[in-house]
Amino acid sequence: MTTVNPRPIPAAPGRVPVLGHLPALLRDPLGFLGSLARVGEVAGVSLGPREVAVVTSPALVHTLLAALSRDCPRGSVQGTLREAFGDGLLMSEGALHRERRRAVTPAFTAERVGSGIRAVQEATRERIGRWRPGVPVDVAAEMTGLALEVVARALFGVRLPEGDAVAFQRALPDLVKGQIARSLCPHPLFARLPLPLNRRFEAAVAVLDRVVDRAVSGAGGSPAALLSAAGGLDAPAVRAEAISLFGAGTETVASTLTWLFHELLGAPEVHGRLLAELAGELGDAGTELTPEALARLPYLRRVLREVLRLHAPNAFLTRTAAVGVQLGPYAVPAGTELLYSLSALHRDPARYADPLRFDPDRWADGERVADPRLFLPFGAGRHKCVGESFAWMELAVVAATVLLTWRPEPVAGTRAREVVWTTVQARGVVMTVSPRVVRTAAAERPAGAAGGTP
Ligand code: HEM
Repeated sequence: MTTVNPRPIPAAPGRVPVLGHLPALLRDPLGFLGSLARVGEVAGVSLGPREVAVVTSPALVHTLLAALSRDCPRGSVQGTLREAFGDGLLMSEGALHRERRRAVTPAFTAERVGSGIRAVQEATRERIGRWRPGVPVDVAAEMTGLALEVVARALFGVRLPEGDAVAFQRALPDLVKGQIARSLCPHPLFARLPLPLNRRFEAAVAVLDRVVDRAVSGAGGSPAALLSAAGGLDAPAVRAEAISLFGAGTETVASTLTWLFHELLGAPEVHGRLLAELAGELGDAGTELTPEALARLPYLRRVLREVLRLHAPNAFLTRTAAVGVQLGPYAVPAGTELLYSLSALHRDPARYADPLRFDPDRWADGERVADPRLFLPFGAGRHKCVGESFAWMELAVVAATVLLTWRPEPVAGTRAREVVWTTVQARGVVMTVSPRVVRTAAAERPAGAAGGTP
């Protein structure tokens, strides 16, 4: 909407001297960002040294990402990654981004995503084949390891040594903390200060570089699927894209899967309905999944969509107004840093009744309800997630394979909590498992007996 006299962006109340709204943000990040919708569709906040404008309405976030994408390129959160890793798809803008996007998109055609199903199913079977009845499973750690293995196998055709997977997982928190600190204090001198935070950030960058280098060079010499798809890229460009895919495709998927199991543990009725659909349509865990089989699982799709609504992984993303623009009724001056939280957007009580309740049936009307301008877990516009269809496939294959093999059970005395960095992570999700028994026409037998699973 273009207004003749655009208004200035209203300032959020509650600013304290020097730190501004930083204490409120750190105390309860998503609660604070969600509360800003009451201030306006865009609200001005001060985060210590930085003034930023938070976009609180999904429709205006969509406008920012799609209609204003040229005038409002990526902001400081991704900028710190560019400094660390170079110009991958996840970090680049303009002509370079278009060139990279053209090169990487062929790795995610429907045909390629379909042919990745096998790798995802195999990686899942191997990992959950190591679980034992009654032994607690640290769900976040397992899902991170699995998501990493999936990117390596399905997109690069390599298996990661276990040590690399562990090193990668350990490095991620230091990377993210450094990234946040650098985006709050973007002065180049800050990054050079000999602070433990900076040292740990550099060490994490080195670990990620090493793991990705090994994956790209093909470890055992197998040709990387991505390399052949992105034939036009030189070696440093392929490496930067590999960093983008490992970076963007691991933690997002792992946290979504962790939240999925957390929600199912607390919702036996949803779990039961989901299992009935999976057993009815797929049989047992030994079945080889296909795109056609996955398309017959509407309730699973609804459950996953609800997990992505309630736990959209991207807590903070930014854009910068390169020129003065009008966003809805507001005038946004050139140079303004615009922040939006996909996680907070989908918890707005004005749009979702009882927003913190996990309720897959709110999607019962199907795609119509999932208006792409209002439901944005994969973003929108030119930077919309290039791996979206791969991600839907991966989530569905992992969920079906786990649930048809094992019956997850809650562990008394454990409590899941939300930890917000640049993504919304699930900590403390622990479950035990017992073998799922599937009724077949012939007999009762443990699920997955034909597929090499327990
Ligand atoms: C639940 C899973 C996932 C979610 C919620 C998710 C979400 C997102 C979002 C919100 C963006 C846009 C960021 C922005 O606007 O700045 C994005 C971009 C991206 N995602 Fe995903 N993602 C997921 C999985 C994946 C996977 C599996 C891959 C690849 C293996 C991937 C690769 C990328 C890349 C490369 C970009 C940058 C695209 C560009 O700028 O052109 N993502 N993702």
